[in-house]
Amino acid sequence: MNTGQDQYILKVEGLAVSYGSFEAVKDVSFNVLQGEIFGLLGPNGAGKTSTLSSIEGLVKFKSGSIKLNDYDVQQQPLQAKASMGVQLQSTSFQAELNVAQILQLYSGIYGVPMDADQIKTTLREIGLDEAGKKKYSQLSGGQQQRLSLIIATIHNPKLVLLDEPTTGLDPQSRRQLWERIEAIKARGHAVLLTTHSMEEAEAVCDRIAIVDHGCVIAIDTPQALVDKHRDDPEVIAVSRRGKVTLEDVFIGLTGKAVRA
Ligand SMILES: Nc1ncnc2c1ncn2[C@@H]1O[C@H](COP(=O)(O)OP(=O)(O)OP(=O)(O)O)[C@@H](O)[C@H]1O
Repeated sequence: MNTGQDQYILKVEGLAVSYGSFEAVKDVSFNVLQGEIFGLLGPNGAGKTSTLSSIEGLVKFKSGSIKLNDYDVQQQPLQAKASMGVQLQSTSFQAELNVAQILQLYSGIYGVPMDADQIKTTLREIGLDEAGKKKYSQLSGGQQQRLSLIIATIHNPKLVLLDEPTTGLDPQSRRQLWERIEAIKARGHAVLLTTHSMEEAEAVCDRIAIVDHGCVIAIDTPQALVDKHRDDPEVIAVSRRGKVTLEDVFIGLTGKAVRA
């Protein structure tokens, strides 16, 4: 851990990712501080998942540097991976195992084995005690999200990476997931999430970065971004009913065109 004034957990500098000759990420830099929930927002294809995948070690990036808990993700991948918990856009688990067995398996893999009582307690905490004998594929979307989030955080990681964690959830499940994300922050850990929901960004993120065409075009708190851009002509032009929202700022900065 660095000991500077700003205790960052994650430092991404000048990240560039290419797939063949296509530059998906051109210049992405941001820091995530200890105890912070940081959101990556951007239109479809902006480069959010590619950025997350680079941090997770799933994509080899072309240039730039990523340090997680002071470990360089390319030079010290094992230490970096041990410091993070990952929930992918579509996490799936072993089809033949039931929920309790999945929890047992992953707690063992992460080096924090749980006995039967601990598994029961954990499943009760996430409202899956009745579903312990079900297969993952038999769970509802909200139940799947709750299980994959608990597994992503089972080893108490410094940084939790969530790729569109609440997509497809009903309002109740979404609120519950926000509370779980805030509980991770309350333990002093950091969360980096991607989202298309401005409501989510305003509700849970301390700071956000807006990414477009592979570059970061704005970073700040949601409120500061609204305050800073409320008089921009492009923002006023897309605002509705005389009120400037974060979505107006987002569209004002990234344009109205629908991305391919
Ligand atoms: N494995 C790949 N091979 C080739 N191109 C890819 C690959 N993965 C992503 N891309 C392209 O890179 C660009 C960025 O994709 P990425 O998934 O990072 O964007 P995103 O911001 O997460 O988008 P979304 O909001 O739609 O999930 C897109 O144009 C996408 O088609």
